[in-house]
Amino acid sequence: MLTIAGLSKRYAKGDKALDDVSLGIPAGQVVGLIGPSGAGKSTLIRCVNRLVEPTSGSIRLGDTEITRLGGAGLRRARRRMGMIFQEYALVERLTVMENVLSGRLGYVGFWRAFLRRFPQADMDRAFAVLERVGLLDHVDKRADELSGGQRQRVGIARALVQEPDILLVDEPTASLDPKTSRQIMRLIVEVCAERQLAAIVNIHDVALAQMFVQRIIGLKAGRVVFDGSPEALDTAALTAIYGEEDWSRTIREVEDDAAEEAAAQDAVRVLRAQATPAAARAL
Ligand SMILES: Nc1ncnc2c1ncn2[C@@H]1O[C@H](COP(=O)(O)OP(=O)(O)OP(=O)(O)O)[C@@H](O)[C@H]1O
Repeated sequence: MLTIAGLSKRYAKGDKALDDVSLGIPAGQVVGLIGPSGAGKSTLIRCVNRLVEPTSGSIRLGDTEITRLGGAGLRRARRRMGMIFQEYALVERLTVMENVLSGRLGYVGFWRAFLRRFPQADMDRAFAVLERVGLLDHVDKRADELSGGQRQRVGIARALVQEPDILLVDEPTASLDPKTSRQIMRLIVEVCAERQLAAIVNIHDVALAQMFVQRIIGLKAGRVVFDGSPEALDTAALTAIYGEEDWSRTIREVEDDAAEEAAAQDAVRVLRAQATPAAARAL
């Protein structure tokens, strides 16, 4: 459970990037964070992991007050936060397995990590998450040999191997094509449900957010101006977040995408029913 109360951030040379933001995210809930450029989305995510220092307010992860931590306490708290990035942030010349194991660096000592001698339990964890994200056949490939979608799966696996309580996700699909974007969003939502992870997903694509997340928070000029279900995000709400515009196209795209997604899921169900067990697992 993440609880943010009265969070404000004023950068040294700038306006208030966050202005009295309060919200709670229970375990297992995925929140899509939307808003125009400069609304404060990245600042909010970065305050949670303290890459940005809040000016005032409280951020609690479970029973831990994040804003008061320093040194070892902050490092321990960050282990509980899995980060997923737009540009994947992989080490290109390392293998998929090595990239995933880097998610355990917060747990192993420096020399062990330097010599790449991870405990067997960490290897087992890495294999398990790689199986979950569908990359078991690619463990020894270098990251630079993978497609964008596969790279983001590595990014998700690296976050999961930390065994976090929350995922902080920064535009996970911005570099991906529409179909791969949907696969990645579906994977994120599914793993959060399976592992009861809370998640904040900073996402520009409103239609994609509406299709997958359970709750949407709209920021405008550092303030929460919408907090509700994807269905409640109507023209009036979009106008409150982004200003006057013709939203009929965005809303129509949501409907088209949702129909396409439903048809794709139906097709997979039919194929699974007809396939052998091994083939069905691959679908
Ligand atoms: N390091 C910084 N120093 C000063 N001002 C900053 C800094 N980082 C962000 N800001 C300002 O804070 C405000 C919020 O920025 P932020 O990057 O959080 O918005 P955002 O919603 O993530 O935008 P985008 O969608 O374009 O990434 C903006 O006015 C921005 O110019």
